Amino acid sequence: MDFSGIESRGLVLLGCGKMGSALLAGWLGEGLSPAAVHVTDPSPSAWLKGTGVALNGPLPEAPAVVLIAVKPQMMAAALPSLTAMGGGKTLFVTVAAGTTLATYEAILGAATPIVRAMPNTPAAISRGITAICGNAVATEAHLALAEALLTAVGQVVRLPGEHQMDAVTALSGSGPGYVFHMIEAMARAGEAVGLAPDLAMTLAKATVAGAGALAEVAAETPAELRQNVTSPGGTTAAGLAVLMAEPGGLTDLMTRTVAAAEARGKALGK
Ligand SMILES: NC(=O)C1=CN([C@@H]2O[C@H](COP(=O)(O)OP(=O)(O)OC[C@H]3O[C@@H](n4cnc5c(N)ncnc54)[C@H](O)[C@@H]3O)[C@@H](O)[C@H]2O)C=CC1
Ligand SMILES: O=C(O)[C@@H]1CCC=N1
Repeated sequence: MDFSGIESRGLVLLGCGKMGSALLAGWLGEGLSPAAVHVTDPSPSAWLKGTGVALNGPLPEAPAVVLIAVKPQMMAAALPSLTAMGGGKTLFVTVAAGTTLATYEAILGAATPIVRAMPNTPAAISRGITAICGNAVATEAHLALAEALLTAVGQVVRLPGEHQMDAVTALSGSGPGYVFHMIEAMARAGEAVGLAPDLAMTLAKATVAGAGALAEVAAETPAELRQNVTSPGGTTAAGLAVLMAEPGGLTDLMTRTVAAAEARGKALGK
């Protein structure tokens, strides 16, 4: 990415925990000068202190971009410090779950371009996927800038509207948590049939990682890949008869899981 526009005006990062750090690591890895980055975070990590960014100091008056990566519950306390940067010169990009574009507009002004983004933690190894949408004054150039910044940590997709953001959050934003729990569950199930804990975890992790990588590159659909594993009358068929039972199988459970996460996103937005 060409960071020259950002380097001349600066980038402000509000909150640099797990998600802010993943994004910052991606940009620095792509060549963004740490001197152009101004981070505000009351509890900076040792990693952040070692990056050479400007930390908890004065902020530029009109940076090119403000990236907001604080928890939604901290937004009301954190956002008013940036009100003076609202109005149009600075693009605001936020990764916070739930918090609506209208909430930001109420604090920053409706003339402020704001892009809501929902990344996920595989961003830490540049394998994330982020969905974005903009407010009414966000132009194609604003969306393209946000997309370029977020592409540093993986794929980016554009949403037809903000109404889909809680659903996306529930699927891909929270999704890594579901997959990590699946690894835990598979490892425990392996232990239950007699494997040592370390071996069960090694097998579970490699199986989920390998199957995910295969699903991403294969020409076949996930359903076809599943059928390829399943010999008639064999072991996979016996296992899938339990996992795919309806009702009560994984599809039912995942539907309820994603619905609960979506409902929580909507509640956070109120
Ligand atoms: N962790 C995840 O998987 C994802 C998180 N998100 C969103 O990213 C945002 C951040 O989440 P995480 O990075 O996981 O949380 P985190 O707790 O790791 O990071 C939040 C950071 O904000 C800092 N902070 C607290 N009050 C502040 C203030 N007043 N001003 C500036 N910084 C302040 C904290 O010290 C902390 O470093 C949340 O809004 C979350 O919804 C979005 C997608 C995925
Ligand atoms: O759990 C959360 O609220 C955040 C948003 C998506 C992933 N983590």
